[in-house]
Amino acid sequence: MPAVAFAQASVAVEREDTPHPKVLLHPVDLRLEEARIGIIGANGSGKSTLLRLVNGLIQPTTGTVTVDGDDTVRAVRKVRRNVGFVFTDPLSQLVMPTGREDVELSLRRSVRNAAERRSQAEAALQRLGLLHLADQSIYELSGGERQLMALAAVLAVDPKVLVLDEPSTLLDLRNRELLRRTLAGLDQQVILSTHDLELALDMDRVLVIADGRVAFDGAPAEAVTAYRSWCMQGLNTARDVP
Ligand SMILES: Nc1ncnc2c1ncn2[C@@H]1O[C@H](COP(=O)(O)OP(=O)(O)OP(=O)(O)O)[C@@H](O)[C@H]1O
Repeated sequence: MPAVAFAQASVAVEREDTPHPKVLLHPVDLRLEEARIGIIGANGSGKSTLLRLVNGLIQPTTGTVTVDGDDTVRAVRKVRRNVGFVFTDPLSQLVMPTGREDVELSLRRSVRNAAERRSQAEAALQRLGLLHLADQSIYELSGGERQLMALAAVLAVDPKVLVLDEPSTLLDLRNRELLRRTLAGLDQQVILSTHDLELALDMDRVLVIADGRVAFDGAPAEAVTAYRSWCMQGLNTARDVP
């Protein structure tokens, strides 16, 4: 598996109202080499921030992030060729009128021959059971169908690392199961954030993020137990506040 390495990587943003920047991710050292890595944590804890560092969508304020030794700032083009990113909101990713065109667009660089491109796009759509929706307007698909379509477009180019930001939020039970099976069957490294604790339990390693820090890093079942217990503590504390 590729190695995604964070070396004292942090993210902070300037604020207008105060001279103190807002820290979204405190400096962290991580080496992610397992095939399946999950990231869980409360809303606003920093999961997407961490994921976006992996393909250079955002740059670290301090430290470095590398993918197989390639720096996500200095070698951002190479990193983006190797790291596919699936956004939570598929409409921020799907740019073409139909799914077929979007998947073919993803393949435009790697597959020059139009007939070959069409056949590879169909295979990618077929894999996620989307071929019958290939020519329907993106805007006439359900949220879940769009989410799977965005995944198909990224998977079509066969990236070494697949990063998914909350991939199951819009999916019904059947499609969540399809997603879990699809992810389980992939050859590439998968790094995903999720609020779906069942999906988190499928992973090899799970990080729990709290207030921009890695609060737990280890076995999925222990990570989920720790996260549940912190959530309950937080709720009880909130109830005690007059
Ligand atoms: N560009 C930005 N400027 C200022 N604050 C930001 C910016 N981007 C994110 N934040 C803040 O950083 C924090 C972490 O955001 P992030 O999107 O990483 O959280 P998350 O764990 O993915 O949350 P969720 O589960 O709700 O998707 C949040 O408080 C968010 O409001």
